[in-house]
Amino acid sequence: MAEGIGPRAAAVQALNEVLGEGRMLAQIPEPELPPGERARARRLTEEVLRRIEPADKLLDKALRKNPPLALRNILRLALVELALGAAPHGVVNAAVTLARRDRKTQHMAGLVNAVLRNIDASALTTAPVQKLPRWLRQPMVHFYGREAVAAMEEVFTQSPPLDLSHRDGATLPEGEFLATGSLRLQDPGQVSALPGYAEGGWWVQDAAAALAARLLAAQPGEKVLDLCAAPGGKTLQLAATGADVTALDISGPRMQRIEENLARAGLKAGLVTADALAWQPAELFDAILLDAPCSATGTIRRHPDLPFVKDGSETEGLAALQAQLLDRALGWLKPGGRLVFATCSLLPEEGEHQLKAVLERHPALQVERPDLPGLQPEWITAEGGLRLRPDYLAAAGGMDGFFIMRLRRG
Ligand SMILES: C[S@@+](CC[C@H](N)C(=O)[O-])C[C@H]1O[C@@H](n2cnc3c(N)ncnc32)[C@H](O)[C@@H]1O
Repeated sequence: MAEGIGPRAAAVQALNEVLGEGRMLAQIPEPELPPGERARARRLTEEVLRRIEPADKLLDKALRKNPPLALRNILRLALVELALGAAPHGVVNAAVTLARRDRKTQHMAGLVNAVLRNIDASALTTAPVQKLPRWLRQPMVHFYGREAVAAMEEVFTQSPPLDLSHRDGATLPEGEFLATGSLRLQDPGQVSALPGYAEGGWWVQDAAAALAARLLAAQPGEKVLDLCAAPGGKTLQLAATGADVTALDISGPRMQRIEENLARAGLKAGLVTADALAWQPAELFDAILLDAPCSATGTIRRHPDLPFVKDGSETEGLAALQAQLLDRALGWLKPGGRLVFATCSLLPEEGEHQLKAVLERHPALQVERPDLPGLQPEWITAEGGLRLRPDYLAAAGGMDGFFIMRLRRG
């Protein structure tokens, strides 16, 4: 077998499923490869997804006819690997082998060889960056402006750093602390091999995602609800404060992951598997964190498959669900209690518009301006919400897109 063929074959298979069948990478079963090769397959798949548009422009100049998707994906992978500096001989051999292995592409193995030997892969490194698809780009340009969207697209071409949240006194890997409190590792390697992993004193959580629980500022002994909690990154943060935390999610399998994550970190929370639209608490809460289901458009740095799989058709339904969840949760707060609402979305329907609408529905509510260490003034909106964008802290690798707001019941 040609060297390194396993991860490359798995990457092409994943690209075929994402781009041909509209499946998210998270829904595709893991390839049967050793962990290191599986990670390499994932990295290769993501690197290609970040450059499909410029790669196709180059390939189309070298091709006379539009090849079948499986062959195009073999060529895309090889071109991206060449542009990233892999050894040309190995890349071309692997691409030819992959073409020969598939009945649909075997008659085009010669074409693969010819195209890859003649193409100038370095042109990919200087080509204009990939644009977001129209369904997402258009509303974003309308809301943020062209320049801001271009800055976000630039960040989406880079593989993101790894951010950690941690308990006090935990053993931590080497990294750089961001002003907001997260520990950032630029080139982490295998997460489970990092110092302190087995002790469970830290967990992977994007720097922007970490701000929602910080803004809730749960206090020891307070009754706190983590609503829409799974897989539990924010539950761990809340439980680490010493608050009495109840974590609720509709998904049984995802609740299982909270249980495992709590056990690994040595933390405790009450766990409820239920539909928040039907559930009723026995008592009111001092504070609630609602991390609502959303389009996840803020997470494209880590999920470059999302723009190709989604089409925006879910946004309206998700925004309506977010408003319903918000209204129910507000009814579960003690008088004077506080609620933090968060979505990992770049669409205003799931953020700024929710803030405006909830104040119209509940005139007695107060918005509390975010006041955490490390927040920059331009991240806070005129209405008092926190708008986090992928191009913020761009030089250090950016952050996920989030909208977060803190409300207080009158
Ligand atoms: C953005 S994710 C939460 C991420 C989580 N807070 C964390 O930090 O790890 C949204 C969650 O909402 C849950 N969800 C969706 N609809 C729900 C409902 N009606 N009731 C309860 N949970 C729901 C999903 O299962 C999903 O786990």
